[in-house]
Amino acid sequence: MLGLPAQITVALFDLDGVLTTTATVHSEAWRRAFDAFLVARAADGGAPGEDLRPFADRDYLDHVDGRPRLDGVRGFLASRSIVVDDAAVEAIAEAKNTEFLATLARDGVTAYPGSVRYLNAAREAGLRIAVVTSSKNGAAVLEAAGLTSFVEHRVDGNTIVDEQLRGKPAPDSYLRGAELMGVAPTEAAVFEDAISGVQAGAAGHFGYVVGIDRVGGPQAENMATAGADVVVTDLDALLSH
Ligand SMILES: O=P(O)(O)OC[C@H]1O[C@@H](O)[C@H](O)[C@@H](O)[C@@H]1O
Repeated sequence: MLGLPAQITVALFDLDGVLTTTATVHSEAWRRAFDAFLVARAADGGAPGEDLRPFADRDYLDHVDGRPRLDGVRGFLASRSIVVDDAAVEAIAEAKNTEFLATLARDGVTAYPGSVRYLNAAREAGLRIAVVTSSKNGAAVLEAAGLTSFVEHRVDGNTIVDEQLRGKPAPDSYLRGAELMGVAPTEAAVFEDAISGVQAGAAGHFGYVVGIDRVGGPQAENMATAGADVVVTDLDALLSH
């Protein structure tokens, strides 16, 4: 009824783009922060070989989506052959977070109705629920979406820093989630909208990896290649299985 193999007793949900519509809030905040940096860099003349074109949707999906904040900055800059010091990396990360928090304060957080239906069905069926997100804003986003009460344990961007875990696409944060829930990875399902997160689920040998394609185009195929067992466009598509 939940569309999962029989051995699955725990669901490990990514947050932004899986339970809430905040993936687009993140990507827009990143676009603003990176574009401000790129424009200033171009005005300063840049360095030979740097690619200072504006930040594009593809850049977000390939280098930032699903990864901890500082990994996102470093990954994108490296893809453009831009070398800066740690202070500059942190300044971009800080600018992005300011943008993100401003949008959150203005617009609040929306949960996907299909995800809320799935969470309710999961809870009724006795599936245990944790959230595994790279975001340091995970607790605030869950709370603003009214989803905190569904979640038994949360691994977030702060856990990743405090416990020195490797960020997605490494499996560490999901493995920590399974450990907190007291189950083997084979008994847990990973729910992800980012390629990096699907890769993390595959690398951790989880019992089932669900890709949620929120963007279209080649994303579903890329998720299957990255190791998703199934790809759906909304969580409640699993309920009819
Ligand atoms: O900057 P935060 O809130 O700590 O979030 C880090 C990352 O968290 C992930 O959940 C998002 O997919 C990324 O877009 C985001 O950059």
